[in-house]
Amino acid sequence: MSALFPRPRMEVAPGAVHVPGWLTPGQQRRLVAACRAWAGGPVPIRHTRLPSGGVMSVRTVCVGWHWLPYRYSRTADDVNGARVAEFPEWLVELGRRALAEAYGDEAAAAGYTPDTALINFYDGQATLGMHQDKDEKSSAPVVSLSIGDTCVFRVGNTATRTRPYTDIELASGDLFVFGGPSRYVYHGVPRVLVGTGDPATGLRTGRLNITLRVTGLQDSS
Ligand SMILES: O=C(O)CCC(=O)C(=O)O
Ligand SMILES: [Fe+2]
Repeated sequence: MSALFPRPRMEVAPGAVHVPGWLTPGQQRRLVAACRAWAGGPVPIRHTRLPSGGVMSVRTVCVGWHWLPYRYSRTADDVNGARVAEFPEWLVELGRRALAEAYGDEAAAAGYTPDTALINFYDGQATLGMHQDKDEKSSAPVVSLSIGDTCVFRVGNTATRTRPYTDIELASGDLFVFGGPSRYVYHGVPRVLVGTGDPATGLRTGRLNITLRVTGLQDSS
């Protein structure tokens, strides 16, 4: 987009920034294809089982580090034990550009090196309860990319999973970044608006969300 027509950028709360339509249709198609490949292995996409006995309604596959409740591992200890796919350099670059776009801070963007991606697939019934992303040992921002059906995204506060919160819609191509004072806000997805996505992305139905994060972890030697 040209500098004459800057992309709208909405600060929902300090450090929580929504940039609608950030990904081009081509980038969305390429991300869908990459996620489809990762969903097939080495660790297949699955509904995560929680220690409480519950099963998450979203399906998740990870890249770089595998998330299982409530930690990260190089191996999918709760799925098939396989080592997760490598985190590709192009995804690091995309994360840096996302941060530059959201915060307008090139230096912070250059120093951002995400090492895990959680890829969530929502069918029409899937929801995600209010939670904080706090299993990372780093407080670096979380970059969220959405493709497919629009959802209602609930941005809460850092103290409770209840009100006050703000509901926004995340549509295909939207970027959302939460960092700084909003890094540990409770957030969730109460609803997916079925049939709002464009099949040209390669996703016939449902919603894909990719969060890029810095685990702050090192491989143990
Ligand atoms: O699907 C979304 O927009 C949010 C996903 C999320 O909060 C998470 O994966 O922790
Ligand atoms: Fe989250």
